Amino acid sequence: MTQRQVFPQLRLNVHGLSCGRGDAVLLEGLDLALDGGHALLLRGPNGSGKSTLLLTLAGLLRPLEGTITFEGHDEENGPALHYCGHRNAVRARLGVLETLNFWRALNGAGTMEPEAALERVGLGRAALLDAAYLSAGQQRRLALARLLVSPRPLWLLDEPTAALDSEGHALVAALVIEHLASGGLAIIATHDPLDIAAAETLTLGGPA
Ligand SMILES: Nc1ncnc2c1ncn2[C@@H]1O[C@H](COP(=O)(O)OP(=O)(O)OP(=O)(O)O)[C@@H](O)[C@H]1O
Repeated sequence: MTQRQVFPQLRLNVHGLSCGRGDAVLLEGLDLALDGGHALLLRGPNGSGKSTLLLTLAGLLRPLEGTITFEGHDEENGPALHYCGHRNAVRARLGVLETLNFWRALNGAGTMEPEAALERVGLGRAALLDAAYLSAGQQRRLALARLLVSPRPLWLLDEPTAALDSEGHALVAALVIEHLASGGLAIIATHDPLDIAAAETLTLGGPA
């Protein structure tokens, strides 16, 4: 059985955060505290700024104002977060298992072996296939397997259920619940229902 990574006590603190694109301010004055073991679902209409907020939290967009800090995380243990965006980062002529091994080498190895991660996301029988031959939903599953092979406490997931079937939706919820049980945190932009009891919801741009 695969041993589970357990994270130390962690807290994400966001104070007075404003973010946007170009001259457009999409979100102003956001205060937020999220402790290990908890998740936040970002909801809101198309274009309301969910992806922008995730990119800002990931450090890929500069905040217009405010601060983002991560209490309890020791940088010596590696980066604090995984950002899983719309693109699956899958390349032709690289096998499914090779792709996962590549990401594991780049992001750092944990206790879960790549083969076990592929089994977990339902790709056990596709390990030797060219990754570009995977269907859209299977490519999404491969992107999710990256989260499992390189443990990081904060998961920032942008539409993780995109292209997934109903069993895949349940898989995403189960993976997040397991991550929270390990003391991890997750912030998830989604238009889909996700059955995660510990999750609170932040709606951007008015009711979804
Ligand atoms: N690179 C960019 N330059 C300028 N504006 C952008 C850029 N990327 C996105 N935007 C704009 O920022 C706004 C917010 O987009 P964002 O992707 O954050 O919304 P979202 O809530 O995630 O939407 P969706 O539900 O469609 O995924 C949109 O009006 C979009 O056109």
